[in-house]
Amino acid sequence: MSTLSEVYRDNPLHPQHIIPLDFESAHTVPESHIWPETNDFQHSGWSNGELSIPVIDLMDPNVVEHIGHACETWGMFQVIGHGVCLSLLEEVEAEARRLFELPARQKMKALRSPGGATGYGTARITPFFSKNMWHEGFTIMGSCVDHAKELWPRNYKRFCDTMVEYQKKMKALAYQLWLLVLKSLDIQEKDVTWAASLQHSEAALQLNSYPCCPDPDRVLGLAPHTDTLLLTIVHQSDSNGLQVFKDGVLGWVSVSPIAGALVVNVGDLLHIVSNARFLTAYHRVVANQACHRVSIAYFYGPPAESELVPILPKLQAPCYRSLTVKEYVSVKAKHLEKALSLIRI
Ligand SMILES: O=C(O)CCC(=O)C(=O)O
Ligand SMILES: [Fe+2]
Repeated sequence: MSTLSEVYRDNPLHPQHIIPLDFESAHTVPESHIWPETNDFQHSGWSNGELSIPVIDLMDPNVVEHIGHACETWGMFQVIGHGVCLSLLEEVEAEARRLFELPARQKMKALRSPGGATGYGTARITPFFSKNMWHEGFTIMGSCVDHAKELWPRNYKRFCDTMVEYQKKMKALAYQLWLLVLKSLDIQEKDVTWAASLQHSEAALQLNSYPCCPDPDRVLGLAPHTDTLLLTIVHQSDSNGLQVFKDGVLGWVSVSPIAGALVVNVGDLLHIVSNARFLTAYHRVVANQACHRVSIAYFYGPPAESELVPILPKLQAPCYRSLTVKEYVSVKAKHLEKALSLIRI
């Protein structure tokens, strides 16, 4: 069983925190989805050029330095030259849309159970906020056949085959990125005790849907958060929405879609392993009036029992205590953004 499914089973959610709004019938925004402090949502200061996250070509001879610098300064970058073909990105997005365009009563057949990790439902961070998000999701870990059969009893194969193929490509790309990250930290793969088991750990694929919103200035697609595992790879559809927080004068910065590029986030576990040298990307998604935005996020990390130890350059003291992946995921499931400060030395 994977890290995430074990922890979610031990931290069940209330059913009211799992069922998304029926967006198709929502012609106005209900009170439950109006966020009080909303006026900055659409006005992220910057979106282009130097004032956005770096775009890194994996074929660039200086790729290691570029990745190291991006992880230190933004905790997020976009990759091109990654070898995942555009047609697969288009197919996975089309299948995600096919799912989210089903009527609400059909999607409800694959609803995530209270202690479950997979299926249709709200974002897992929902219980930490008093307002709901303008979002619905579908989580896959391992095979998605059972849930897909609930959605399309006779026509589930295309969806499943696409998700399997996409996860295979993401796993290979995540491993390639992980090796580049290690190089940029000047760490040998053999010095990471759980490095070999990365190949066997089960990742999660999260399909996200942000329907068109009649009043986008007053809602949030996804509330601010950091991702928990090592690295996240995101394919986003061709509409703005994702923003990353940059300390200092910039504040929230848009991550504009680039056709064929994939967004990579540093997650909490990589921040810990790098002894806080790499930033964990604090990000959110804002809503949109004109477009139905879809994204596909692949979360990559070591198996549950792996012991996380900050890897230290000479004379540096560890910023975080050592703990297992499972322990950290469980602290995060209970405390969300306070989790890192709770394990800080
Ligand atoms: O929709 C996006 O671009 C980001 C999704 C995300 O942050 C997540 O699934 O954790
Ligand atoms: Fe995220």
